Amino acid sequence: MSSTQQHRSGFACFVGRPNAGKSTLTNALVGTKVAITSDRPQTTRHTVRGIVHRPDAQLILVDTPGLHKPRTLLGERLNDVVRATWAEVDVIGFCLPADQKIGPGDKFIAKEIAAIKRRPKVAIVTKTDLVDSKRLAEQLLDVAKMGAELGIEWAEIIPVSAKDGHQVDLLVDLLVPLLPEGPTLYPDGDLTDEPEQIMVAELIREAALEGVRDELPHSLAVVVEEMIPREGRPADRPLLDIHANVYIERQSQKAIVIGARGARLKAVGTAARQQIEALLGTPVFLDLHVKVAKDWQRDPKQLRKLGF
Ligand SMILES: Nc1nc2c(ncn2[C@@H]2O[C@H](COP(=O)(O)OP(=O)(O)OP(=O)(O)O)[C@@H](O)[C@H]2O)c(=O)[nH]1
Repeated sequence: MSSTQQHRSGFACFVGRPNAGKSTLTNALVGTKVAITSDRPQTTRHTVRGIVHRPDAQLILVDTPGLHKPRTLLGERLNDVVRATWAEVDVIGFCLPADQKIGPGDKFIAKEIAAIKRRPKVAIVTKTDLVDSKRLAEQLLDVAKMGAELGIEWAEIIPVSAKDGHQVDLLVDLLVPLLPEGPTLYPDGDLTDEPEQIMVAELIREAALEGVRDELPHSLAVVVEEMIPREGRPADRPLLDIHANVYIERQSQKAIVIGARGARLKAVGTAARQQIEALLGTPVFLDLHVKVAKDWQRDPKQLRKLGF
């Protein structure tokens, strides 16, 4: 960093409809798998997704679930959280996949961000590896046109591919000047400030939803009750006991999560444990219980208990 160049730091969030590539892009920028790629209501509790450290800047990526048509109390609260997050960040990155024409879902979000004034907005055309240059050019023009129609002044329009890394560094170069001048906000080496318990809960939730997303789209929450090192273990062979509850809304969903003779829950436990061990770098004993929290999406008390 030269003496004439000020250090910058601030927050950016990637918005866009489900599957736009927000999480994958976050991972590509941060360089480690901290954001988990899927659409989960639990993301509301913990906003910092990853931190890009550079000598001249610190870019903190916060993540929100997508805005959607609220059908439940949870849905309404999520939308409020999303809007509040958008208004607080320094830069909004609007992700639009190159391989899909701009649709009503994108426009819905675009209108929302148009209403947020005084925040620079960058249009990010994602997944460029999936299209040819003609299609990409078309999409870039459409994005510019939509901005003009809705009164959004894009600070930049940039095509990227998180998959092959194309222009990912350039994206950071473009985002950094849009951040305010400021000191390093998080110590170097921090990728995310999410408490471990929440990340562990996410890994379990991810495993529990694997393959049954259609049947249990938003009816599953995970709460880690405790994480304690097992007593009496030799220093070179530690074991971490993790007790977690998987909450579902209805008794009938129990069979889906647990599977025939518990086979599915066992597989979920194994998959989650491996991920958790990789995350924490320590052997883990994972104890999972499935509980019914009836209609938790509609009940304010249950929502609070689950952290919303
Ligand atoms: N080919 C290609 N696929 C991508 C790229 N980025 C993301 N994807 C894929 O697109 C799908 C959605 O990506 P996510 O990063 O989960 O999208 P998201 O916007 O975070 O999705 P939600 O969490 O549902 O809001 C995944 O299957 C990714 O592997 C990319 O640059 N190229």
